[in-house]
Amino acid sequence: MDLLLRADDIHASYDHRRILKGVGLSVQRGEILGLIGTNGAGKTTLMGVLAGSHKHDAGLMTLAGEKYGPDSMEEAQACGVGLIPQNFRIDPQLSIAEAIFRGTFQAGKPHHELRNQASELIRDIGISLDPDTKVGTLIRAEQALVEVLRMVAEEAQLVIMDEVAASLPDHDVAVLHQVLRMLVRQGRAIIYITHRLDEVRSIAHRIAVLREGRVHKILEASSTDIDELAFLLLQQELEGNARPTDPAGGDEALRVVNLSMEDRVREVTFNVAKGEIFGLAGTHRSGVYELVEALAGVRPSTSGHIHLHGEPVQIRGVQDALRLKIGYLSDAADNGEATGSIMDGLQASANGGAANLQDEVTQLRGVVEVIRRMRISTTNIHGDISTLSGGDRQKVQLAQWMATGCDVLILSHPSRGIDIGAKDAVYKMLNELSQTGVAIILLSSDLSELVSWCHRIGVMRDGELVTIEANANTNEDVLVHHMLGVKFETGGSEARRVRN
Ligand SMILES: Nc1ncnc2c1ncn2[C@@H]1O[C@H](COP(=O)(O)OP(=O)(O)OP(=O)(O)O)[C@@H](O)[C@H]1O
Repeated sequence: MDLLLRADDIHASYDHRRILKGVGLSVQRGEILGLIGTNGAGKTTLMGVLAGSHKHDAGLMTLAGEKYGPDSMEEAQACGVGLIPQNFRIDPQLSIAEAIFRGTFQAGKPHHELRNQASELIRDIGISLDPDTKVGTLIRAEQALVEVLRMVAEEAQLVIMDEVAASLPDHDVAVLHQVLRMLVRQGRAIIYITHRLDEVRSIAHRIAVLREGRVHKILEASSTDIDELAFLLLQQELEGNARPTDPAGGDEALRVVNLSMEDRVREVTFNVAKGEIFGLAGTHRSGVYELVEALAGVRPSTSGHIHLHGEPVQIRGVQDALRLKIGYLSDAADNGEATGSIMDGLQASANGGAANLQDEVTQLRGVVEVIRRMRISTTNIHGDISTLSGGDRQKVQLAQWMATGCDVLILSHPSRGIDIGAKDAVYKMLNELSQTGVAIILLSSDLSELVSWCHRIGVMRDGELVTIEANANTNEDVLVHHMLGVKFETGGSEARRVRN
């Protein structure tokens, strides 16, 4: 193999807080290097150094044998290093062709030329997308493919992907992986960050484990397993979750009867009991997102009824939902990020929502306990939430929603970006919350999470709720079968499956 990038003894900091403390790694042409690490380990910071968005304090880098140290993302791009960031966002008004060439010297070309070039790129990597389609109509997995195509258009030799597949369902991840394998066969290199250990094992050739600002170990993906990776990350065995096999015994909290939304959701009926964790699964076009948005007042339903605690209610907007004590944590890439200090963000959750009744020392202790429990990496609890890593910001948002005193809490992909060690803590906290009588609706594309966290799981397909499975009687294969309406065989997917 042919060495493309080498980084030696890289140090980097934020406001004098040392984050990277001597990182060393290399990537070969034709290689996918997986990068894993707990929340706050420094993965995004390291990728920022490589891609020119964060200046390192010390250390040396070479790219294709030449000294390398970009001062900006544009400079890195000109050198052939491109980054697809966590929570990337593309202007929904752009056509696919415009999105692919945005930020490149080709962007100013007449549309028909961009269109033809985009068609060629799309054909070359063997997927089915129409270059004239607006980005806003694409599902997340298709947008990820557009970002990958942008990297090809920029002629990136090293493509950095920072948790791009987080919250994509397995069959979409499989398509993305096919495309990435093709890119490296053409001589490019990829650094691939994820919190999903099965995913990193299946896509990467080698896996680097980042711990406390240093590369702790680099392993051949083919000669390691999930348990070893988990142990290297957490320095302890991964705790297995006990499945909530007992049905939730509480009274009915929510009843949805024949709910429809245009042709996207059709006559959906289900109920959720107090204290129940009710999972929802479905592909992006199944109507499952529209269903939770109707319950949260984000989009109006067109017909049907909703009952809360036995009483009929009208939900015409988000304010109605909040007044009825229905909370909703969405997973949209442009989800309003939490702002303010970490202390303020976590106060209510530390004190069970009764912040005013506690003295300052008790409040502080409570916040420190939540930080410890959720494994949030920070040295300054009075610092701004924006100074936390992506996964740690998600934990604060989740803690905030859990403390709002909702009767029904709808969480879309609550563990997105959260490392495997902290997921366990999140599950325990959700479980404790459910035991106080809160009904939790959990939408996730991580089917193993649904199976281990939920009492029952409803599956949507083509706008309909096709089944409700009791936890004790189901598994991931059964859910996939209902989601796709066919038996899905891992690895055999084709590009058009993205459209499912
Ligand atoms: N803008 C910032 N200002 C100050 N500190 C920051 C900033 N961004 C990140 N940090 C700190 O740097 C550390 C590393 O953050 P980074 O985002 O690199 O972690 P990560 O490994 O990518 O985590 P995650 O898995 O949650 O995305 C964190 O402890 C975080 O608090």
